[in-house]
Amino acid sequence: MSATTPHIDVRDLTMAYGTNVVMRELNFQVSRGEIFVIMGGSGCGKSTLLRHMIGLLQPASGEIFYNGKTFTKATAAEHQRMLRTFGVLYQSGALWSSLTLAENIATPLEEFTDLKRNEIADIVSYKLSLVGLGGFEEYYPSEISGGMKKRAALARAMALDPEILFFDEPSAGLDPITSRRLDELILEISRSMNTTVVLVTHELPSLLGIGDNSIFLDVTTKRQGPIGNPSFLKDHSTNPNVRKFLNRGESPSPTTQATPGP
Ligand SMILES: Nc1ncnc2c1ncn2[C@@H]1O[C@H](COP(=O)(O)OP(=O)(O)OP(=O)(O)O)[C@@H](O)[C@H]1O
Repeated sequence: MSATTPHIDVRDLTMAYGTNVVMRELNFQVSRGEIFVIMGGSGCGKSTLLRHMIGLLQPASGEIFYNGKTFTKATAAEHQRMLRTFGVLYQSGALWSSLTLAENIATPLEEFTDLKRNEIADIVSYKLSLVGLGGFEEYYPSEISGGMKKRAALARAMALDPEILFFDEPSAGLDPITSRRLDELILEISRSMNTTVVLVTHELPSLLGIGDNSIFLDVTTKRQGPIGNPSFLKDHSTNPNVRKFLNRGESPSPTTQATPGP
């Protein structure tokens, strides 16, 4: 792996459910430490793409590489090893309701490491403090707010020190202020730990606020639209569909600029 090898490399990925093609021939790369947003209108295939990237769905064709190694065609053992480098936070942020927060976060550590009880307890407390929940170890999910549940789920996703964090609509069901705090936390974690983040969202404040780079899935063509910094695309993209999406349905003319953009 050279210094220029992308952390994630998606090549010619076509996704389908049976004969129903969702997106054709996606090609994009994600650099290490970047916050990469998958965006597009409802039903364009954002969650489907995320599920391909974490191995829950197999491509109709094409391949996904991590650190230059194939994920799609990896051996079972290699596939498992790669999965261990991923942390995933689903829309529901599902925590086990019968377990305390500490037990929730300890579970992946008990399952996948040989760490001793006291070492696990230390890691659990550290991860909870990272997400602002230090002292809440013995609380049950039903005893905390929606925003706190998302943060606890984030602590669990980070339990095994993932290289990549995948988020599927993390702000779903949160009020704007709580949602913004979650964005700030995602940004802080990504920057301080150099964790690559892949974020599915259609929340404009979120994707414009923290996205370093993005891909627009165009439901009208079933192909990818522009790739680039979302704030840049909002004002400068020559693609009317992405400008419309990023400007809440309006499609203002692109702002002229010195160099040609995506
Ligand atoms: N399990 C499934 N079986 C068959 N078709 C599916 C399945 N899941 C999703 N689809 C279809 O695939 C397309 C893409 O769905 P997907 O959920 O990936 O879109 P999305 O961009 O994440 O949507 P949203 O923003 O509304 O969550 C849709 O037409 C959807 O109906």
